[in-house]
Amino acid sequence: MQTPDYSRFLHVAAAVICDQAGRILIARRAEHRHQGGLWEFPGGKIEPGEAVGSALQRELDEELGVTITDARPLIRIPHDYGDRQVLLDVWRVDGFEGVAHGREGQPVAWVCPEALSQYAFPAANRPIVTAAQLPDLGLITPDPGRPAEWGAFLRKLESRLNGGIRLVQLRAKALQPSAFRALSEQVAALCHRFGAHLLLNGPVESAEAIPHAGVHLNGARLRELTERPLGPEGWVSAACHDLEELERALSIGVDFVFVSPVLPTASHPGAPTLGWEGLRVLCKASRVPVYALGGLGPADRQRAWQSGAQGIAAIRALWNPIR
Ligand SMILES: Nc1nc2c([nH]c(=O)n2[C@@H]2O[C@H](COP(=O)(O)OP(=O)(O)OP(=O)(O)O)[C@@H](O)[C@H]2O)c(=O)[nH]1
Ligand SMILES: [Mg+2]
Repeated sequence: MQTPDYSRFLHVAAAVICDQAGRILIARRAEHRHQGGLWEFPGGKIEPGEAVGSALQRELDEELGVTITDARPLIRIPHDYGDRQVLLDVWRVDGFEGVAHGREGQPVAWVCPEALSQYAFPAANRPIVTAAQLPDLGLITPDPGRPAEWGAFLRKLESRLNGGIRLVQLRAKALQPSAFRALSEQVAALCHRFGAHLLLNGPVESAEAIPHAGVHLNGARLRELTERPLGPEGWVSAACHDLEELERALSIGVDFVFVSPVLPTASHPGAPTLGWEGLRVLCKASRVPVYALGGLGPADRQRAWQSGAQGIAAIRALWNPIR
């Protein structure tokens, strides 16, 4: 797989604007325009020589009358509409001044992230909706141990959810399918109570059809599959270590990926790593959100965002955070 060249694509800056209540601003495109009548994230074409951040600032002023005070890159999506190729450079805006209103007469709405799925967006926007719904930290659980140890495991998980974790990957390699299913049901109920997203990484035939849970595909499972294992409701993520695995994950339609190892880990000292540059290359080639994994913690978020990632995922640093 080659790293793609987007120099001929129409470069567009767009914003996932969040208010203090966590709602996101969307606007409806006028009927006569490209992808007319559909909802969009505000933004527009970047002018020749203009920096993405400046273009975003200009577009949000022109379209909504707001000034950005806090923003960061969220995701870049190349998309071919047939009549037009666009490269959507999407930023997350967490601070702005002014009262957002449709300055070009377009309807605007503040909606909670989960409700975004009910609106009709252009085809390119599906990964933007996913990125807007996903947090920037993903907890991967350590081994849950034997059933006698699950009580302590669930209490610890609850404390992490209380601490603000909103994405959990239940990783349990050693459990039999029936035990994995029993634990998954308890973890799913706990995560649902906190409005947290859950991915099941274990004997997967038993994990399907657990309410409020998606599936995570490890390397072996990804290689076996030729199509997406769940319907459109549950999220599907995959582990990727190189461009080939990323391409495979994208071709079966996963919603997002975990890319590793970015830095050396205590569990695999001396093993080869991607480094920040390797992460950047994989993020550039991805059309879906990327979690950076391997030797990282919350303090590495900025670096991960600058490399094109959604955020970081971790076992140790999020299960036993340093206070
Ligand atoms: N702003 C925006 N554009 C999007 C989104 N999704 C998407 O495919 N696009 C495409 O990106 C392209 C540029 O967007 P735009 O029409 O907002 O550009 P603009 O504000 O500069 O408009 P103008 O040329 O009428 O002044 C369009 O082809 C549009 O269909 C989205 O969520 N937001
Ligand atoms: Mg626009």
